[in-house]
Amino acid sequence: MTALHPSRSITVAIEGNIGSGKTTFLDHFSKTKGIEVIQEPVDMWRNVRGHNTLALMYSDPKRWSFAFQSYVQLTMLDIHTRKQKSLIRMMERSIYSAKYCFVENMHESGNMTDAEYVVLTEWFDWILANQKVQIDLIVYLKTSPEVCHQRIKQRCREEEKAIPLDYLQALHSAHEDWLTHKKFPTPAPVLVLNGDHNLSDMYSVFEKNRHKILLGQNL
Ligand SMILES: Cc1cc2cn([C@H]3C[C@H](O)[C@@H](CO)O3)c(=O)nc2[nH]1
Repeated sequence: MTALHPSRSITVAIEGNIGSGKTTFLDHFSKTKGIEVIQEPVDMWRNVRGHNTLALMYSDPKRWSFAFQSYVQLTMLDIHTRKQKSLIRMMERSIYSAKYCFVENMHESGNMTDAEYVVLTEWFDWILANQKVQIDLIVYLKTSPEVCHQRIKQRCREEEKAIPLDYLQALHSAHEDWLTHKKFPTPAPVLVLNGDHNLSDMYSVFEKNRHKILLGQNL
């Protein structure tokens, strides 16, 4: 199946909660010619010159959220500024969800001090003012926290095995605040897909929306 060709190179960001179905989405579209898929650099977060900052953050969020999100912001900037290999780039999350969902949530939940929050915000504001961070479409996989929680337990990623439902509910609210209620700017149109379906129904949701996704428009 070839990709519909947009008139210029486009970047699609897949956003959603932990366990919302982003990897399934990316795996599905990675089979299409002309699409460059970039997954979240989780392995970089797990090994920063020998330090597993992801595990540190989950083990002691008050102590490590700032350091972890600071590195996440750098790795996402690195991805945004890489030369695009294909007409269509699909990336898992973005520097925007890093700030508007995860950093916001960590600050609101008291795992990040005001001083840490403003330092990350200064970096974020400077990046947006001085770097080219292009996104043409946000695909928001809107999945209920309960469904996410079940999927996380089934896939059992080591660092995530103790994630409580209320953390997923807080992250769901953070995504809703940003992408539905527009509490923060959205850098591109938002295409909302219901992520609660079972796997085979998800494929038909993806195919039903293929043309919108590959043209980078929420027609
Ligand atoms: C942009 C961004 C992605 C991201 C992921 N995570 C966590 C959630 C998952 O457990 C794991 C992989 O997505 O990393 C985070 O805490 N902060 C993040 N910020």
